[in-house]
Amino acid sequence: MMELRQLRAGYGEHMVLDGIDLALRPGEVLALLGPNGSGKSTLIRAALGLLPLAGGQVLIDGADAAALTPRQRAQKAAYLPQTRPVPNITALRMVLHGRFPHLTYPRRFRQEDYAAAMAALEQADAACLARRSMPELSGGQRQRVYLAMALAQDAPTLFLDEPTAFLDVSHQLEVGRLAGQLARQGKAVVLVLHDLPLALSTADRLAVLKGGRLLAVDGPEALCADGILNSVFGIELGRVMTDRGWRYYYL
Ligand SMILES: Nc1ncnc2c1ncn2[C@@H]1O[C@H](COP(=O)(O)OP(=O)(O)OP(=O)(O)O)[C@@H](O)[C@H]1O
Repeated sequence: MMELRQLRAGYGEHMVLDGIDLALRPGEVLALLGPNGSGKSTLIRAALGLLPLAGGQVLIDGADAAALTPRQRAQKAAYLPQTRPVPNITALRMVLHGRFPHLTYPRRFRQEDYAAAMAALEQADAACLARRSMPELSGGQRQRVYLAMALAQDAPTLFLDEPTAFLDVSHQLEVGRLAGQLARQGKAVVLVLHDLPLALSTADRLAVLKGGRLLAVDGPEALCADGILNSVFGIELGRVMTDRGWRYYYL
């Protein structure tokens, strides 16, 4: 389990995050919400060790993550960033990159790495793209391949920064369902989503960031009843009970 304790981080003199305390629990989907520039991606990068901490600690299974090598950290947490370069390789080759943290000398992909990459492509509904080259894919197809790469890493914690970007509505909903499945397999899944109704119907807990501070961490019903999302985003959320539980909408 990963825990952030009194985390402070930023860029040079510009401090973005201040006093973040957050536990990423196995078996749970946590949605990270906040307006543009509130610090969501910065929080993820700091948690992953991609950005130096100005204070506080990241604990992984109770131990300070600063003592881990990048390879050990990559075995603990996978990351789908908002943007990525587009190398001229096939989708399968791209997804195999997710297996790097598991390779031992002489760093050749084994049969099990190909099997894990193909299984991840299937989970992301991208198996049919395996032989296509990355530059020739559409934005949404590419996003599904990057998602597969993060899944192929098979880490207990998964950070997906705007995983629904570029996706059509059916694949957006599919990402929500997949996050739930991964959590039921015992993973801690952190999703950055701008679609609040999707976040509220997908996540077990939601963390609301504003100006680099965590304003609330709670379940969807409590958070919606509290009205904090309305005030942070300047919107009005409504909800209706359906045979699949609460569904949320913008008024
Ligand atoms: N590489 C960087 N160098 C300097 N400042 C940065 C850098 N990346 C982000 N920032 C600043 O840090 C703050 C938080 O940015 P961050 O990307 O974490 O926000 P976010 O909540 O993920 O936003 P969005 O919803 O737009 O993706 C912003 O003020 C941004 O301008």
